[in-house]
Amino acid sequence: MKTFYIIGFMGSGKTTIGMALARTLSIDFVDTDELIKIKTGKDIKDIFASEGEQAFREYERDVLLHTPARHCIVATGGGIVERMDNRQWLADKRVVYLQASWESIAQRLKEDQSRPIWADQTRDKQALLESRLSKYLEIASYTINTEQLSPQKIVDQIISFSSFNYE
Ligand SMILES: Nc1ncnc2c1ncn2[C@@H]1O[C@H](COP(=O)(O)OP(=O)(O)OP(=O)(O)O)[C@@H](O)[C@H]1O
Ligand SMILES: O=C(O)C1=C[C@@H](O)[C@@H](O)[C@H](O)C1
Ligand SMILES: [Mg+2]
Repeated sequence: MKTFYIIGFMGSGKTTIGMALARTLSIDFVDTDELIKIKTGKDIKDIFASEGEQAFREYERDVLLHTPARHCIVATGGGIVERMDNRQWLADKRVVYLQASWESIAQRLKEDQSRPIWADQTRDKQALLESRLSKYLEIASYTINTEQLSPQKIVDQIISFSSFNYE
């Protein structure tokens, strides 16, 4: 089975659904945000604060390129589509886009302080979501509107869409 990449904005459920999907299929799960934490020994917030977003994007690019080509579910960071070279690299992969409205995302992340861009009062997150929409759609093999769906239903949809024929 070729590796599946899960993309979408912060709070769209990439980590939650990716973990559940991998567990259901009994295959490995990796999360690019976690790989960056392991690689640097730092929290994402610390990387943004001490090295800046561009340095974070370089780490993100590097870990993305080293993800296994087969038998794995990869949850990406919400900003993975910011770089054109990442979009080009993902374009011929199996990519599931988890879509969620601004209202749902804001509701899901209302207490969250761990995501530096989300916590940054100077950033317009709604405009960021709008600017990324076309980038997610550009590389998605399959798009799921997650609005009214539980994580388990989303996992079921991904499995039925892909049929996981292990080629
Ligand atoms: N389908 C869903 N319905 C309701 N809540 C959800 C759903 N999917 C995820 N959530 C909740 O939204 C929050 C964010 O989910 P998660 O961490 O999986 O997002 P993410 O896409 O990985 O975000 P990031 O890009 O920042 O890593 C969690 O509290 C999770 O339980
Ligand atoms: O949307 C983004 O740019 C981000 C999403 C998170 O997954 C992390 O990768 C980081 O907080 C940046
Ligand atoms: Mg995540």
